[in-house]
Amino acid sequence: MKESEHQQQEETLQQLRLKANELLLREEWSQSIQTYSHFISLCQTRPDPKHRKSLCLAFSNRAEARSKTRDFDEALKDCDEALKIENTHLKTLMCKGKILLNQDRYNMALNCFKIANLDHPSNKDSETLNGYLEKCKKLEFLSRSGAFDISNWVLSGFKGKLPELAEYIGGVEIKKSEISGRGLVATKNIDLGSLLLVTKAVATERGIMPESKTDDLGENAQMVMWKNFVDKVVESSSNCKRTHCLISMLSSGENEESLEVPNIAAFRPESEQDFGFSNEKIDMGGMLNILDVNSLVEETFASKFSGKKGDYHGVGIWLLASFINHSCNPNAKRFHIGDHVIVHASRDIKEGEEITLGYFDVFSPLKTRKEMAKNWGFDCHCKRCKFEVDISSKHEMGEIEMGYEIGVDVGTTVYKLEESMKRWMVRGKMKGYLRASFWKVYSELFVSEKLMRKWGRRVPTMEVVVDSVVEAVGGDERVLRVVVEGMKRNGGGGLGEMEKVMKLGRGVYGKVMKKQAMRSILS
Ligand SMILES: C[S@@+](CC[C@H](N)C(=O)[O-])C[C@H]1O[C@@H](n2cnc3c(N)ncnc32)[C@H](O)[C@@H]1O
Repeated sequence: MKESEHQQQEETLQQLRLKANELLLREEWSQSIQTYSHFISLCQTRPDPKHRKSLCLAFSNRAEARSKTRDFDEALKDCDEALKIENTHLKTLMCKGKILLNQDRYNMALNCFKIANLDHPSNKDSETLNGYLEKCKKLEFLSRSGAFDISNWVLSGFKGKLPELAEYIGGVEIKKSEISGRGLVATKNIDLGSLLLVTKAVATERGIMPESKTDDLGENAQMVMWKNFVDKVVESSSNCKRTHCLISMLSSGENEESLEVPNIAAFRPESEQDFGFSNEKIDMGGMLNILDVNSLVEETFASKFSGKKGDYHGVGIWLLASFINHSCNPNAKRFHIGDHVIVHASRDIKEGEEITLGYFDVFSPLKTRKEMAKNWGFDCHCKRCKFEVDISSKHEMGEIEMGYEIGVDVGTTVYKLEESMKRWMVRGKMKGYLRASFWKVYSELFVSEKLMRKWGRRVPTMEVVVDSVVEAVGGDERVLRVVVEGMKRNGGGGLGEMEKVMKLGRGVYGKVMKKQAMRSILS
């Protein structure tokens, strides 16, 4: 190359570098990515050892800009290019560590921060670096042990910093389900309240929704929220091959029996194994079907505890949780904190048993549940539905249901149902199923001193009803509230009663909340 040409190229490179840096400082991410790309390709067409340092920095800066646009796959590739040139480049190690941490790959992130710390022990960012090191260690421990504790947050009235949560998979695997398609199945005996999984959303969208969702304003708000949510999922999926592949494994509601059963290890963010992820594109129609079948409405912890939903609504998609089927006698519960969903056992679960959630309110009568399942796009064939379909052919059952619908007094409904169950010789869990279906009237009766004075001797005690309901369909905040009120009426209850309430609470809120926090919200 002639001297003048060489000089001109040097000038062009210098200008591109300055321009790209300026764009980066101005946070004009796309433009700066373009300019760094130009700089990098020029450097690579005519390699010159004296450009190594600037090339390393260009890759590093492009990685930063790409991570800001959430293009994490490409950003990580850039980090690796920069580290090939200078394997302890501080800025790149920090950038790579932060991306990996964001992707919940704690060990790999920890490794980056460790190298950075070893090679640059007294850099100006050492405090930040130490912060990241500690965070990675803590999350890695939580992810391995499942030792989450949200008690301080609960005790603070759900205010302040959200509790630290990490990806966690308990004793479960994905298997063919007897209910439909694939499901999550317990790999060991799991006791009440134990964690089953904690996982972060691919995307969420939240907003304040007007009270009525049926008028124009409400419908419009709902549509805008859904559109924003779909856009976010599409963006996450196109920016990360792994996310794209995992989403493509989810059910679109059709031909579930022919769907492949993926290895649960594929859902561990840290796993580097190649699970044969296909590159199959998901068209927009397919994506909408998948989101329709698998998206969940957030059940925030605070709303669960207070029983009030308010105007605040959130929707999201959580990959592994999408494999959990519905049952009207579920054995698990979920709640959401920040972007995480936490699923715990709401009853004792035996090895080999399928983990199930109530997609909708299972404390409602068969007819209402059938309508809700229809809205979800399926016909529920769980044990409880089968039993209740049989019973509903009985004449008295029709009368009881009718009475319930038109609001016959609650004592009469409970009395009639209990007497009918005796005649039909309904036993064990089946009693709990029917009592859960009519929980609304049972709870109204148990909390009213006046009604209990009238009906108390003719119907089973609250303890008997609660035990059978919880055994059949698991605990619920509403059951817990009735029990706590009953205990208060009886002057606070003894140790045994308190122990029972705590057990019920463990089923409702899980073991992530320790005794002191549970006591505080119950009192
Ligand atoms: C979130 S997915 C659950 C996992 C799904 N079975 C799979 O193979 O990926 C929800 C879909 O599973 C099916 N499903 C879940 N619970 C069911 C039930 N109790 N009865 C029938 N189908 C059910 C329905 O097709 C529903 O739309």
